[in-house]
Amino acid sequence: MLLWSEVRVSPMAAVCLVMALLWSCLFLFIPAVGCDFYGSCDSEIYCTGEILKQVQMTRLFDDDKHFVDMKLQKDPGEVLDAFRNLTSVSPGGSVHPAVLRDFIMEYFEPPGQEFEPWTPTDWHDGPQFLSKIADAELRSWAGKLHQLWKSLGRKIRLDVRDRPELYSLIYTPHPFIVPGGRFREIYYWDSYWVINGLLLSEMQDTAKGMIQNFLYLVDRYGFVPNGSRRYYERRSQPPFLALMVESYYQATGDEELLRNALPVLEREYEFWMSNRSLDVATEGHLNILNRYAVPVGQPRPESYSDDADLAKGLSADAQQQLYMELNSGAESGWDFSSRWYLAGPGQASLRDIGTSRIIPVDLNSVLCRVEGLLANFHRAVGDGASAGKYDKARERRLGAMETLLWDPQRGCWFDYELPSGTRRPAFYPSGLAPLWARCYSRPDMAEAALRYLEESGALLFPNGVPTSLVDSGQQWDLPNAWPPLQHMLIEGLSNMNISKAQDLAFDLAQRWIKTNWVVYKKYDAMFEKYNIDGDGQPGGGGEYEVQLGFGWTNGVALQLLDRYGDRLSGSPSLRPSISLGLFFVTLVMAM
Ligand SMILES: OC[C@H]1O[C@H](O[C@H]2O[C@H](CO)[C@@H](O)[C@H](O)[C@H]2O)[C@H](O)[C@@H](O)[C@@H]1O
Repeated sequence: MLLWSEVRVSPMAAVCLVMALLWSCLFLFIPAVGCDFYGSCDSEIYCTGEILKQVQMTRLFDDDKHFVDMKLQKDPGEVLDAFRNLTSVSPGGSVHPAVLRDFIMEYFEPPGQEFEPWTPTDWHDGPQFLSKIADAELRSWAGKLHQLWKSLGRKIRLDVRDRPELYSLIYTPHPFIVPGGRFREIYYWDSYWVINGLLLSEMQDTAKGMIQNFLYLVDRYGFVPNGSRRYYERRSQPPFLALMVESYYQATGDEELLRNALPVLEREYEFWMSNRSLDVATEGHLNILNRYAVPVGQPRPESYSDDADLAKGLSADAQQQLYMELNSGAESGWDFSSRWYLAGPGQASLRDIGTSRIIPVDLNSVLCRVEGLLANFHRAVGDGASAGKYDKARERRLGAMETLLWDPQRGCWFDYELPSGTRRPAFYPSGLAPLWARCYSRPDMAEAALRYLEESGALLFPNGVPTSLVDSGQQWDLPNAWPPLQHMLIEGLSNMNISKAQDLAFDLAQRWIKTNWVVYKKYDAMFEKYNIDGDGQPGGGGEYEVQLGFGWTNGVALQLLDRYGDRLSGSPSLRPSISLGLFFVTLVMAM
């Protein structure tokens, strides 16, 4: 037995403990994320330190991600010494921009040096699914999307494995598909839709290699980082790894991979339950749900100047808190959105971000699905006892989601805010994620959610379903529509046993495919996000230029073309060209 007298607490830890207790009392026992804030990683060049700060705050490059993706030409110690020498002769330690530029040119190489030329070895012409697409234009376009895997494939040079200290890229043993543009590395949740697309393209080896890379990352970190860069080392993204394994297993029946993956998937699940869960008491009952919460109290290295500028004028503590919430927002994959603003979407700004105080519907839907999958995987390998454990976990989560997130009056699920203990009533496609995860107990809930969606105003836009109904200037808000959200919504509706829901699923698939196709014809490119209004344009807003390529967009388009290819048309005449959506939003805002 451990006695209090045996517990030794350092003075710093004691202060932390008292502050944590006070904080917890203040916020209805929400475990505070901080006290121990960490850096984004322990690299003094890529994650913390004076070089990073001066390069980013001087805005040496248009995009902060450029610098942190550069390769070192010399050992980190040598580079740090050289920089110290520079600062020692610079007034106030601040290096003149021209000198700083020369220094960077001397000690770093441009981004993108980590890869060798590579074409996926399992790529071949004419995968079967193409023949299911009736519309000739769409079929030919799908063939071009299939071609794009070749330009998005990457294989890491062995030097990255052998001299990791020179790179911010994290070595992974198998080649992979990147999103594209500035996103030159693996991204966690993007890869789910990429892998689904690869499987349709009959590229099982590449898909398997990507899953093995993620298993390797969980072995190394205990979770999957946001992306395969050192500066992403302390945050994850929506946990889709078990779903990737499900897709691959369904396509191949590869039981060996399933057996090898299972303990690693359980380890990842443990990470989420130990580090990102929260107990909310209601009438003597404990509801355990998850949230995004990253204990990093520093600017994101790849967006350093944006974060530091936003924090200007705040106290040191408030700055740390803000950085933690920004990192948590990035972990959600919705970086950034008025969805995470605490004062409510209408009045607030990014400074009011409070991601860790919000229990998100979609994260809990994903984890509900993960629990169901872990149970099924255990059953598939003959371990009934472990399967039962995950069945129970799923039941518990389902109950907690229905207690806290389900709103019987509005007939949909909503994010839950702490400490107020209130649901956040704004529309987001993520509110319907339980339909996609099949994580609800009664059919009438799905029917009510369908009615809610129809009346929300979100279906009035010609090019897709918007991320929210608030135009905040952030990229995860109106007027942008994102491929993963379209896909989850369409799949959720098509899961329902109601013809109206099935029809709507097809209608939304048709709108999305038309948008992707029209924009492709204009720009000869696929984009990470699209504008829901007008005559077909890529999305915008947020902290970087819209990117093209693009991994998950191609994956979602291929999935929809596969599923609805017998009916989809490249030039449907079904939508009015003038959107009723913006009219609706303006009206609601004016009321
Ligand atoms: O550099 C800013 C942020 O960029 C990434 O986020 C966006 O792109 C990702 C790749 O497509 C996508 O997964 C994410 O949902 C997008 O918001 C990155 O993931 C962020 O961590 C980063 O701060």
